[in-house]
Amino acid sequence: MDEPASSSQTELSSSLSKKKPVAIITIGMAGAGKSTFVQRINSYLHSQNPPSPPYILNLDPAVTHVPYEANIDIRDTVNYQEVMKQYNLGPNGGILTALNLFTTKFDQVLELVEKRADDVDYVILDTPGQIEIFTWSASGAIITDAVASSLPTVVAYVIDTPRTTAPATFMSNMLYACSILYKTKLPFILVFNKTDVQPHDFAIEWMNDFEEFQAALSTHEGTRDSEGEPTYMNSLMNSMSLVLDEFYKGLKAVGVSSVTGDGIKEFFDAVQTSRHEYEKDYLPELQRARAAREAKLKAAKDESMNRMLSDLAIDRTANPEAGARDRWDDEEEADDEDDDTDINLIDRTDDAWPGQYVDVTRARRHEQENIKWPRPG
Ligand SMILES: Nc1nc2c(ncn2[C@@H]2O[C@H](COP(=O)(O)OP(=O)(O)OP(=O)(O)O)[C@@H](O)[C@H]2O)c(=O)[nH]1
Repeated sequence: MDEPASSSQTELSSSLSKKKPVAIITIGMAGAGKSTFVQRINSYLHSQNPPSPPYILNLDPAVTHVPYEANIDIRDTVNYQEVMKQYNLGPNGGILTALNLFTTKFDQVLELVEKRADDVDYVILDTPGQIEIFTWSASGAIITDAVASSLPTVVAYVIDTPRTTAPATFMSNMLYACSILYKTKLPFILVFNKTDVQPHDFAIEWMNDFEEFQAALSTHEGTRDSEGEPTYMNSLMNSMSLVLDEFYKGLKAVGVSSVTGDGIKEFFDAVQTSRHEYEKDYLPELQRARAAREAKLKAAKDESMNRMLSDLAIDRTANPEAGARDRWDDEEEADDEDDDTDINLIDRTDDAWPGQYVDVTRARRHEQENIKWPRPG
């Protein structure tokens, strides 16, 4: 028999059965062309018949100019230069702190996005230029998880194709992409940008056939030492190409030019395939993780309740008189209502009564000093 679905499972499924926009999180190294790419997909969606303007979020607090009009812009909420001054930080610390501050308000951002969910087909997120500020920060993870648990979400990893033609650079880029994929576990599209300058065929060839990559590697400068032997780097990259072969199988790769608009249609085809992937793979996993978290929480609550009840039972047996006095009094409960919030708090601004703060560790270590323990009253 099927188990009844938990409330959050039902909530999640019913929210997805409504028409939901797809969230596209654009990530990429500085200068890869993220903002230009966002503008290109924005104008592509505007040019559809009927036009389908996306909802755009700019999460880069340090960008001076964005080529699109963002619906929500982090710069309207946090001034990263002011953050740098106030917290005495450098530029990267300033950007990271600005993003952290913005993340504390992200529930409100999601509310705004959800309000528009029925009118838009795509929600696009442009991330900070310094990739690690988003991909390796707590706030980046919080934003990604929050978006991915309310909308079908796809990561678009933008790559500067002309700067990726060297095998070593290509491999570093792929390793980075791999780390983001395993961290987010979201459907992932490799977007080889700037194909007007450098077509991306070489990359597809290397991804489809690792021997092609190894052949390119062997002819590349710096892969042999002075005696003609493969260098350590060469051997490492050869082995890594075998590892990455497995990773490439689960990826979609498209070549685009954000300047000419070439390949943008193919990108949206890949987004649609990824949406199905999200619904087929990511969503059940998300529901499973939520159900497991709820079950764990419930088990912990049940256990502490049972422990308390069994303690009470022991007390009642040992002291039946006290047990008889121990009954529920609604009036007393009402009087005590305000006290509940103070239950675990000590207000350290009040004057401490003698012996309120006793250094227990010190007393244990210096028993010979014959410390006098304070007595109540
Ligand atoms: N030729 C060509 N240039 C491009 C393309 N996409 C972006 N560029 C150029 O690449 C440079 C960087 O583009 P941006 O969109 O600012 O890149 P970004 O990744 O947002 O940069 P950061 O904000 O620093 O991370 C700009 O000079 C763009 O004009 C493209 O498809 N073809």
